Amino acid sequence: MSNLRVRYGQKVAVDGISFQIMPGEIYGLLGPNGAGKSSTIKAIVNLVDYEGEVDLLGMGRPRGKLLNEIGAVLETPAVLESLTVKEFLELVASIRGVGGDRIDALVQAFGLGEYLGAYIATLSQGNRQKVAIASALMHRPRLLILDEPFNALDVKSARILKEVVQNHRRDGGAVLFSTHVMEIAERTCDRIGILNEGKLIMEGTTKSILEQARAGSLEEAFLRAIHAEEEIRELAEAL
Ligand SMILES: Nc1ncnc2c1ncn2[C@@H]1O[C@H](COP(=O)(O)OP(=O)(O)OP(=O)(O)O)[C@@H](O)[C@H]1O
Repeated sequence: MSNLRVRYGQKVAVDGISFQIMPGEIYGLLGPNGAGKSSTIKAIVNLVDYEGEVDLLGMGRPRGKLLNEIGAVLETPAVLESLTVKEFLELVASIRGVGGDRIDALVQAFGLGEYLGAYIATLSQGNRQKVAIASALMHRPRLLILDEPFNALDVKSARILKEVVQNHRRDGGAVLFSTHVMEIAERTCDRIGILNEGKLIMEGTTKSILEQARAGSLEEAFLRAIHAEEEIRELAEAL
């Protein structure tokens, strides 16, 4: 994407950012609350109006059939509350043209077997997240876009998702995900972009980010990049 800008009325949520994700790469988008991560992701999947360029797989703006190349899990997972887990996954599979074997594998991987008959409206946040992830992975998309995917997941499912993401990279796919969890970003991402107040203020491999920020950990680099270190010390002292 180049010079991406997202506005909500007077509010500029994403302020002219540019970055590129290559096949076989995991790119992590980090940033404090309100930095513009979700707005960036929504622009990529064409859910908000934006200015600038988004070029997907060299075929331009993601719309129409090109959206089939993406598997996305958004901040508020797009699931149909009034269907059971089974009905929803079967619906997604039929739209995507994949068979029941794929549903079975995903249900097993994310431990959804016992919830197949449950209405999505009744699921816990973590199980709902698992259904959203399973539906995003259903058609083996070339680009995975995941907004805070690890948020509500239990340990086993988080590990499975990490492995899925790594296998996806191994097979030449690309992954963009946002996270607040520095440890996951540090371990998983090939490159990281740090967003603050809608601007991409730092970008590179974990190693180069640590060097740029002269930091010993990604957490330290992140806090230094957003100039929060001193403030945190003062706030903690005041408590
Ligand atoms: N629909 C909207 N209408 C008005 N302002 C919005 C809307 N959506 C987001 N914003 C504002 O845009 C800015 C960026 O929000 P965004 O959700 O993209 O940030 P984020 O980095 O994903 O934050 P978080 O980590 O809290 O999820 C924030 O100031 C937010 O309040």
